[in-house]
Amino acid sequence: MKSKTGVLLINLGTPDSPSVSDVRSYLSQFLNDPRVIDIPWLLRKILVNLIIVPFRAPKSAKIYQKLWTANGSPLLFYSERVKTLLEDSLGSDYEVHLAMRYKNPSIPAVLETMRKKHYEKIIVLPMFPQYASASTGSAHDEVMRVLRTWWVIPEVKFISQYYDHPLFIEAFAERGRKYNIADYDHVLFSYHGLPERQVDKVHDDGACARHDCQHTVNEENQYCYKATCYATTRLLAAKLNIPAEKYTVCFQSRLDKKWLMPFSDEVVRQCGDKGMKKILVFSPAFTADCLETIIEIGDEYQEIFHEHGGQKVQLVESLNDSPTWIDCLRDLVKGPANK
Ligand SMILES: C=CC1=C(C)c2cc3[nH]c(cc4nc(cc5[nH]c(cc1n2)c(C)c5CCC(=O)O)C(CCC(=O)O)=C4C)c(C)c3C=C
Ligand SMILES: [Fe+2]
Ligand SMILES: [Fe+2]
Repeated sequence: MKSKTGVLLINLGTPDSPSVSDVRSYLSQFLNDPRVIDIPWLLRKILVNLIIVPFRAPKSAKIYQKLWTANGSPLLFYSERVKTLLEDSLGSDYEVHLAMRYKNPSIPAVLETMRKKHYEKIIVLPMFPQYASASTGSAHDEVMRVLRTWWVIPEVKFISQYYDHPLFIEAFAERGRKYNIADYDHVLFSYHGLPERQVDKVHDDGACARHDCQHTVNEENQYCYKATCYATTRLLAAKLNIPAEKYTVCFQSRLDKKWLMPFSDEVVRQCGDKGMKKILVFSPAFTADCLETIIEIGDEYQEIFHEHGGQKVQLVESLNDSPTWIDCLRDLVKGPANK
């Protein structure tokens, strides 16, 4: 008997609507995750529920209102498109489901639908190219929490990262080729930030700084987010012939000062202060455009650059529903090309 394989695509999640109450509920679920705010339980409850969420929710809701389109949140819209396109591309032996780590469609609800399908095998595929405990780790953790309650546990494959997959790199390079890179004074590769202690914890000696993560990926640091962000950048820069002196790797969306450096907003400021007029920004930790790309890079960094004498911050569109991105996901599910 030939049974189907169920593929579970997982993205980060987005509020149900841009209202303050829905944004509050989203932030509360997100920031109470011990893999996201990795501090002792009581401290996290106080910090998140009494300080961060009450202050942040009204401000974030205003930003989400700017982001929202007739199709809703871009992150959810593009993730749903990818689900449909990947299912078409995989053919009849596979069924693809989409869940969000926070809010909806939730991982428990989607897994319950999948349980009733009696798949022989489930492939869990988070839409994060570089592993971080706060993104991929958390998605896997939540899937395992639910699967633990099942009586029948089928074969399960967890895909943890693909920061160097040739089709992932090619899909981003294609996005970059829409722009004449020679027209830009500088190129930024701006990744979502992380607290330094979260990358420290990947290393056996608890200190990312003692390793050469900026330049090499090896067995010891292969799940260090900083190392894989730099590795993605090197591959993309090589593909697009961007010399080392023309680009900077930086980290955005920090919540405090002890996050990975350099900070993207400060690099944008420095580019303006140096007299640069046009900068091109890739954001290869995100596979779908979202608040962090459209608003933070497209609007907020544009404003900072302008205030510092610059003219244009050009965001390179994320992978969204790119055919090469779909080929990459198909390859991750099926194994190397045409298997
Ligand atoms: C690469 C993937 C992501 C990692 C790693 C990640 C870590 C991380 N994020 C926060 C705090 C926030 N992130 C927010 C939005 C957001 N984050 C990601 C991805 C990763 N986050 C995405 C795709 C988005 C956008 C979602 C959307 O709806 O478009 C937000 C909410 C927005 C805001 O209020 O600014 C917060 C907060 C932390 C603390 C963290 C790791 C410790
Ligand atoms: Fe985030
Ligand atoms: Fe590291």
